[in-house]
Amino acid sequence: MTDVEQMKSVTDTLRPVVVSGPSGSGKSTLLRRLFKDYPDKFGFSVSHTTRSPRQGEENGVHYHFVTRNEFVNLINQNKFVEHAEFSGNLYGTSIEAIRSVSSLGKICILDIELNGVKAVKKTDLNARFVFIKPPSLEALEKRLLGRNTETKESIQARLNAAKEELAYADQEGSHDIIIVNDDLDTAYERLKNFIVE
Ligand SMILES: Nc1ncnc2c1ncn2[C@@H]1O[C@H](COP(=O)(O)OP(=O)(O)OP(=O)(O)O)[C@@H](O)[C@H]1O
Repeated sequence: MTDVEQMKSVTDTLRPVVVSGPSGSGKSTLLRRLFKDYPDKFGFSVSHTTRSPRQGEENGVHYHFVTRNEFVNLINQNKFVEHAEFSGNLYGTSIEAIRSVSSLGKICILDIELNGVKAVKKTDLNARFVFIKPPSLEALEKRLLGRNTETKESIQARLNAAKEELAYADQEGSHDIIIVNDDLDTAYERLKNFIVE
């Protein structure tokens, strides 16, 4: 391999990986296992927030702490792939935060929803896209019920969102790989092979 080829292959293996899929499809379950099996391979992007730092939290390590004004300016400059407001505070994932994970020699894994996926596609992050698909909507509903974390209304909202995500995933070229999470071990092997091997 020439130096240039070698560099390219290193950059290729460190491309950020975007994992998406309907709520309840099993993203957290699969990723938890991956991080446990490969504790040093992955890095997490440091989010921005407008909330105040808690004791022991360090700027740039736990979060990038910014004022609401600064945050809004970053939104206007299209610096975020995803941002949202929770209990009065803004939180967001910046393109730069994702990029800096690769520059530290780690793979950045992003567990984000459909709008985030579309936003990452518009950047030059050169990410790879994985879709975790439930075996069926019925199975998805069962898992959401089984998780015991949702109300009836929130399950319905998640199922409605799932239909939209599944329709998007059906479009040619929307993802690099679609993994049906039916049998957990099989799905995990596919995910592992795609991301790491
Ligand atoms: N292959 C599988 N077979 C059966 N149950 C599964 C499987 N994968 C995950 N589950 C279960 O389904 C539920 C939903 O999984 P999980 O919480 O990982 O979904 P998620 O995609 O991360 O959801 P959210 O986006 O809401 O965080 C959990 O209770 C989990 O234990």
